Amino acid sequence: MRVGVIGTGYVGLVTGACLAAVGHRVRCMDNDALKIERLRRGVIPIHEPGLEDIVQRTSANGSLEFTADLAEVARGSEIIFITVGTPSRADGSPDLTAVRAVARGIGSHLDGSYRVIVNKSTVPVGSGNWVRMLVEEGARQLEGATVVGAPGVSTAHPVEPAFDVVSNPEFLREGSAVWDTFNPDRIVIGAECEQAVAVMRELYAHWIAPEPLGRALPLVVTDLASAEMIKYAANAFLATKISFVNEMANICERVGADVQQVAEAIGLDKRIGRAFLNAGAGWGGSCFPKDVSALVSTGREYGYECALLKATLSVNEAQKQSVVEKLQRELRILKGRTVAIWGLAFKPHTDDIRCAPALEVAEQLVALGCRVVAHDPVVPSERAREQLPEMQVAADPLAAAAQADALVVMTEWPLYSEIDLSVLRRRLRQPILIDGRNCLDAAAARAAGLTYIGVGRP
Ligand SMILES: NC(=O)C1=CN([C@@H]2O[C@H](COP(=O)(O)OP(=O)(O)OC[C@H]3O[C@@H](n4cnc5c(N)ncnc54)[C@H](O)[C@@H]3O)[C@@H](O)[C@H]2O)C=CC1
Ligand SMILES: O=C(O)[C@H]1O[C@H](OP(=O)(O)OP(=O)(O)OC[C@H]2O[C@@H](n3ccc(=O)[nH]c3=O)[C@H](O)[C@@H]2O)[C@H](O)[C@@H](O)[C@@H]1O
Repeated sequence: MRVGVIGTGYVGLVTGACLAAVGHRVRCMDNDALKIERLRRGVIPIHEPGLEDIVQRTSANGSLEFTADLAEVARGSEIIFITVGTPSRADGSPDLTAVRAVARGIGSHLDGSYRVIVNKSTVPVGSGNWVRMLVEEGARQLEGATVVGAPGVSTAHPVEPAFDVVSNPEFLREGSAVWDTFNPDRIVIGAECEQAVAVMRELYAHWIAPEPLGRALPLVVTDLASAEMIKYAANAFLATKISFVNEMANICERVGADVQQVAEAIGLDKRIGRAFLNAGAGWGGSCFPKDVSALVSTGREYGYECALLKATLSVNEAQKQSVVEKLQRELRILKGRTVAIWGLAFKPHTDDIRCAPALEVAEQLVALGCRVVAHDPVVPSERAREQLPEMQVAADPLAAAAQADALVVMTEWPLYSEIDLSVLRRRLRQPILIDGRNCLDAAAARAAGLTYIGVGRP
């Protein structure tokens, strides 16, 4: 099938490349002309395991192309994905500026052939109807076009936009996005007509037509509003699960229990499950913070206060703050201290630092008068310094720790657990190690002479 993807960010690029890999003809479009130009030369803008290989392979055989021309994609694709960003506004509601621009733009280029317009961006409930309205508005702007039911429009060259809007939320995780795309737990399609569902089934035939002995992938076909809600509910549940275990960790710290053992044991209950029960210095990233806030904001629009979700958010804020409090407990005065931070990405295997807990902690430490020296194996140092110019960035973890009064581990990159803890001890000015991800061996750290402080474990 001919597929257009508008917005070549994380989701757009991964979706486009994976659809091309299963035989579709995909054109990825972005209004960032420089990004498109670099992608055409094979330069991948994100660190995502396996992505470069697929992009190179599918570009080479012509099934994946890049363009900065929206018209080309809108006119030449049977299915048009919207995958632009939907960041948070200051009040927590999502900023839909890019979705609005793209939906209107698509409308202005429709030529009367049937199209399925797919919302893959995470957008609030009701956005399916809203996108339909915007596409129709865009079509009305087309010179000489007429939209059925739109009064006072010229009919010189009538073009009736024939399209349906579908919600197809994305559940991939950064760092394992390619694997997740090929191995999803379910595909959700929210639609209001059979024709659109049939097109989506054909698009995802590779996934939903199981091998003779393969596992049948659940395909959830539902209405638009439920599909939109499924995406928010999934992220809100996962974020709440982590905030829950973090609250358990805080109680464990006070009573002397070990949250890791608690998580293992409760996770054995199939109704609970072990995943997303790793206590730590708070969750971050480009989606959990914005999506939980957006859901709270939707509730508010309807006069409903989301008490549980607000607690999920506030436990998370406190969790990041607790790193600073632990440093204050150990060092007393923070002014004039040097604190090393290992890991800036919001989680391992990605270079994404959007809403990264590490940066928030670094920012607070700088505000409290500390000198902060950070290390991350993949986040480019210029990008980190752009976010926080006062922060120094070291080329290797031991250089970051040199003469530091304390070390804080904020991202559980595998290389950190391979570092010789006795060497680390000698590098630090004071032997304080705050393991914000419970990723280091506590006993080995103590044996090396470090004061080890994890999250919710003795
Ligand atoms: N990053 C992730 O892991 C996931 C993200 N999502 C959702 O997918 C959506 C996209 O997220 P990301 O890919 O992370 O965003 P991103 O910020 O990485 O990429 C968005 C892209 O859209 C482009 N863009 C913005 N305005 C445009 C316009 N008018 N025309 C064409 N391109 C335009 C930007 O230049 C950028 O390349 C968001 O709604 C997000 O919540 C959903 C699941 C996973
Ligand atoms: O909507 C999205 O963008 C995506 O958001 C998350 O994916 P992602 O943000 O890439 O990362 P996660 O692996 O979910 O981790 C999010 C945060 O939670 C933290 N986390 C995760 C798991 C855990 O047990 N403990 C914990 O603190 C991570 O360190 C990270 O900061 C969801 O897992 C995806 O299903 C979803 O598609």
